[in-house]
Amino acid sequence: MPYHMIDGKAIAQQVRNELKEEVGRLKEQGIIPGLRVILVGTHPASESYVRGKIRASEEVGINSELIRLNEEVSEAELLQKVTECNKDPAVHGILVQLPLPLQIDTNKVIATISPEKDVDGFTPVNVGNLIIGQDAFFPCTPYGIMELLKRSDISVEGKHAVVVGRSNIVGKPISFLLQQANATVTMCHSRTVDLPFYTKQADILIAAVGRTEMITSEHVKPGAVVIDVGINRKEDGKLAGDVLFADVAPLTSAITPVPGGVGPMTIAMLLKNTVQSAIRKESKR
Ligand SMILES: Nc1nc(=O)c2c([nH]1)NC[C@@H]1CN(c3ccc(C(=O)N[C@@H](CCC(=O)O)C(=O)O)cc3)C=[N+]21
Repeated sequence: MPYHMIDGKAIAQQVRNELKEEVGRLKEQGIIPGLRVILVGTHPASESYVRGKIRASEEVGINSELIRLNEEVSEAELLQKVTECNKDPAVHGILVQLPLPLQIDTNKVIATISPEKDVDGFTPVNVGNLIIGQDAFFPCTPYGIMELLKRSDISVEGKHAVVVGRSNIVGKPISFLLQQANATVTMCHSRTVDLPFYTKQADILIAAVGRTEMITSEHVKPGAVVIDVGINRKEDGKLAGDVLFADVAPLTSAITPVPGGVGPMTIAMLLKNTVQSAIRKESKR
């Protein structure tokens, strides 16, 4: 059966093009969206993600700045940096790249980010507002998945969505967004007994476990839509998802690849949140 490959790279480009136009209009009103990315240490994967974020924000005309802190930075110093960004009127979005070194309490850092500038959607206020269906910044990966589905004409209403993974960044928020879009949602995780029993019932399967290629044909119902959130580095250096693509794809009606699926959308939605934050703030003036 032929399946549709969801082209996250192309859809992300489309989102960025729209944002570029929007930023152009804002500039005519004297508004320049500003993003600060705080990177602690020099972890190679983090370096590469952060470069992608900065490059993409420059492409759409967002004023972006990378703030580098030493791996040994104290929690107090990092909190001080966040507070400075909270106060800076030129800053509309703050992103503290995760993971952080062990001497730092990640939850404390996240809770310090002003919810109005929390373009990652990680603060307790934004998480709470998402769950009660109020206006909020949605975390970029789940937001990107919803946008991929929408722009691929995949309807969610009444479908059975099965989410594998319960992280704060992906599994939990995507479950609530899908439910808000009127899907019936099942949440599975590492302790789920007989995972295939659940995943085989999915019309829409979201794989966000962080285990290389663990979702195989035995997990998937024919005709399902499969969204692969995994970004795993294999021993040969190649990127792989949580889904064994060659095995699963022929069964599906649509599937996202890795790379080129959810990843580029994550960055596009970060930019969208940043532009939205600038619009919100300036409309309050
Ligand atoms: N505060 C915070 N916010 C984040 O959003 C955040 C974070 N910390 N920490 C790390 C994860 C990971 N993440 C990715 C974003 C884009 C790609 C991406 O664009 N991937 C490309 C491939 C990139 C490559 O080749 O390495 C793709 O899938 O096609 C991947 C991963 C954001 N994260």
